[in-house]
Amino acid sequence: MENVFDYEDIQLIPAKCIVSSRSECDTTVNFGGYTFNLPIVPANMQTIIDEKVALNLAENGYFYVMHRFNPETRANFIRDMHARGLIASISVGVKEDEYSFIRQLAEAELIPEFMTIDIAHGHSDAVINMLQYIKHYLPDSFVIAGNVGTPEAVRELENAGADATKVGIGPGKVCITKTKTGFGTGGWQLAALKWCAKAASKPVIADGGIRTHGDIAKSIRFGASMVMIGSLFAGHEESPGETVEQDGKRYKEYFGSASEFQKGEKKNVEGKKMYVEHKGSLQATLTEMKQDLQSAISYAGGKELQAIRHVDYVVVKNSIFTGDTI
Ligand SMILES: NC(=O)C1=CN([C@@H]2O[C@H](COP(=O)(O)OP(=O)(O)OC[C@H]3O[C@@H](n4cnc5c(N)ncnc54)[C@H](OP(=O)(O)O)[C@@H]3O)[C@@H](O)[C@H]2O)C=CC1
Ligand SMILES: Nc1nc2c(ncn2[C@@H]2O[C@H](COP(=O)(O)O)[C@@H](O)[C@H]2O)c(=O)[nH]1
Repeated sequence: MENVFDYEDIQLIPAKCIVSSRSECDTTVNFGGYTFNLPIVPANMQTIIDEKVALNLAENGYFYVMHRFNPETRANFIRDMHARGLIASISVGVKEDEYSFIRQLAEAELIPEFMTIDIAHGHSDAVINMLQYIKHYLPDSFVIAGNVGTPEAVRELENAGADATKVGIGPGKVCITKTKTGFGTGGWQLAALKWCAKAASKPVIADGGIRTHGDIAKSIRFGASMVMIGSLFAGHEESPGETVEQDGKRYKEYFGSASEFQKGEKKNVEGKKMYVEHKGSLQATLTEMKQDLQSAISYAGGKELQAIRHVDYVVVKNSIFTGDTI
């Protein structure tokens, strides 16, 4: 593949401003038949989201994807969200038990509005079979399938019924797939997104590798409809990860879904654990993300998110952080 680059290698080029205040810029996005405040979704990981965070996000108009690591709680989670008049958005895997879970949901007429098939290597018959099964039993659920890193995978999953695909194999902050296996989109995630989005006929979610708020705008530029983020959401008061204190400073744990901590065993480990600085409330970060995205829209010369899609860009290989600290 030619022209390989990642987030830090790209700068977007400003176009003439058409608003008199950044507050005029609209960051909302239509996704899966719903309108959300931001094109951003916290990662479906155990140290990023739990029922409380999901409820908070849904009540306040943000998209969310609940993780799948307490499988037995999912049916009640859907019931509870629906009882509150909120959307239910859950994750599933591809193992045998998941098939009976899907059947049970259909029998109980518990239809989640969104379902994410969440496995490491999404370009597989395992995902295609699960997709087709969900589409047969729960045809009204919007199904996100992943993760993938190639246009072929995007096309194949879309053809199998995916309503959206999730792109990103190995760019995550707690990911060790790239070093353990030699594979993935780590180091060129933005170029992989561009490549995949070009092939897509349905929405694409950029997943992993977001280190700054500007990376969200860059993801939109290169074709993402939604951006999944882990590490930037890990350090909040509400984050489910454990809080630890060292030298008077507070930190929160953040671990990979394929880490030993998640799996409870050292088998096919492709994730690690780290601690991130405590950074206050989730709402404060969402508000700052919104303001930064409004600013990005104004630099793009528009009033809506879509304006970012059309801006020019330059490749400034690995140089934009020279002298900067994030
Ligand atoms: N986005 C990313 O870069 C990555 C994300 N993850 C996250 O980690 C979690 C666990 O992922 P995962 O291990 O897939 O889920 P599971 O442990 O639920 O495994 C899903 C199924 O797929 C099989 N499987 C997993 N990886 C492969 C592979 N490379 N080739 C063939 N079969 C495979 C597993 O079998 P078996 O275990 O016997 O092989 C199992 O049957 C997920 O939440 C996932 O999103 C993990 C790695 C990379
Ligand atoms: N290779 C692995 N990737 C993982 C693991 N757990 C989660 N993930 C992926 O990372 C993103 C979040 O990335 P970030 O850069 O925003 O922190 C998440 O959505 C998953 O796709 C893992 O154990 N191994």
